[in-house]
Amino acid sequence: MDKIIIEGGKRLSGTIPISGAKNAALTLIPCALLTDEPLTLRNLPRLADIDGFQHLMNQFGVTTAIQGSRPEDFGRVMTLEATRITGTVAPYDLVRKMRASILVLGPMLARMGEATVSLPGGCAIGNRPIDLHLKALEAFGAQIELAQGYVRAHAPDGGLPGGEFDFPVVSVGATENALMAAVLANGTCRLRNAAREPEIVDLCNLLVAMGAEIEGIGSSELTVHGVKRLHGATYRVMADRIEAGSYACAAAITGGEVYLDGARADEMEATLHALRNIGVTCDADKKGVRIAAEGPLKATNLSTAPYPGLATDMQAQLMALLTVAEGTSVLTETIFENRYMHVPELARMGADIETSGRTAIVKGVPKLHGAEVMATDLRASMSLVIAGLAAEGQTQVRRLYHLDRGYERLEEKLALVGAQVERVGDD
Ligand SMILES: CC(=O)N[C@H]1[C@@H](OP(=O)(O)OP(=O)(O)OC[C@H]2O[C@@H](n3ccc(=O)[nH]c3=O)[C@H](O)[C@@H]2O)O[C@H](CO)[C@@H](O)[C@@H]1O
Ligand SMILES: C=C(OP(=O)(O)O)C(=O)O
Repeated sequence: MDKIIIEGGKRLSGTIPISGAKNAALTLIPCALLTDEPLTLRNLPRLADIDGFQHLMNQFGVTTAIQGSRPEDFGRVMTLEATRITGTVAPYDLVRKMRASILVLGPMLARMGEATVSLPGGCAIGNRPIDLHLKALEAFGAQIELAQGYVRAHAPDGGLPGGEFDFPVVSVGATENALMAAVLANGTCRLRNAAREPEIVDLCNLLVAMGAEIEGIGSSELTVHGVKRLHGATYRVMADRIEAGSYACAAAITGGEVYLDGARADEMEATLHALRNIGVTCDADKKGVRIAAEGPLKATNLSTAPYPGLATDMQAQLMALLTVAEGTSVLTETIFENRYMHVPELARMGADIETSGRTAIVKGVPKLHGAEVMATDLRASMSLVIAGLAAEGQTQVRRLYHLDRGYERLEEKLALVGAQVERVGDD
């Protein structure tokens, strides 16, 4: 297994290109199931999860072709064509490795009138139930059965009649599944307290480009008037606001200055607000965001929340930054019950963090020191890399498959701005 070796203490300076967003791409790809015409997605990141989803789509008989870009370029173009769908089952083995596979349930049901998807089960950051995905589909008229670890969804002959669903808690995944099911319904579907993350807006924009009729895009009430058929489209995946926020933390912890090329400040306000409170300068222009950490880093209190609140996917990286800020910070994780797996690993590098339930108290220390650490999940992995960039001496981060799910060519991007970081085979 590979590991990343970081020699800490190098100030980052320069430009980092921001890739297409994993969490948008993983909900745009299954939209190909909604039409028999080609769907072309541009600016797809090169990530293990994208390859995994491509493989899943191939299992349903969807043809996929990657075109264009050279290996040295960031971003890829993929054309997916679901002319004839030959299977409607997403098996456990694929769903287990890639939780986003659950997002085929809605579009497959809408197009084929049936879908069978393995239940994803728990994962390192928490329980991650899918009851709201199922309840929303039921509210639109689907029949759902659970058997042998699989969800089986059926639509009445002639398609989903439509209906209304009020989310008791905001769910990104359930909003996505419900939207993809609703666009081909016979009637109107309404979602209240829907998620309004930028990735949901990206999904709505693609669906509209394919001919869907959606009102309320960007708000928490979405109304979808079902249409008979959708057509193909060519669409550019939005920039990855979490990747951008992660590199902002990386630059800040080294006292550096970087330009996040392609980042959209309006989609990452809560992260930029947190960074400013920590004492980091963030200046946006039309093409990206400049991050500069000139003075000392200061403690701050943070609480994760659905958009427009602070993304849970930024909690671990901001915590890494706060380990060396002056003073005591209190972090509250409200989305997932077990998203502090990075804490014991950061402690191995000298961080002073105490957790109690959903709260973490971070007392800033003057210096971190390099250590061998183990990545436990995607954003936890990035927090260890960020800590390693500032630590005295060498840090070795092991179990890189998490990072490879979500950060396109991490070592190359960090090297572009002067980090001393390399990936080596483990022995
Ligand atoms: C609101 C939120 O921040 N969602 C995050 C969540 O999306 P993801 O789609 O994975 O999770 P949800 O948004 O669905 O979950 C939000 C909350 O709702 C609960 N829930 C969800 C579905 C369900 O059927 N029943 C239920 O009770 C979850 O346990 C969680 O507490 O993880 C992703 C990966 O880290 C992040 O990119 C998303 O920003
Ligand atoms: C946990 C994440 O992703 P996934 O839902 O794909 O596990 C993430 O993007 O931080």
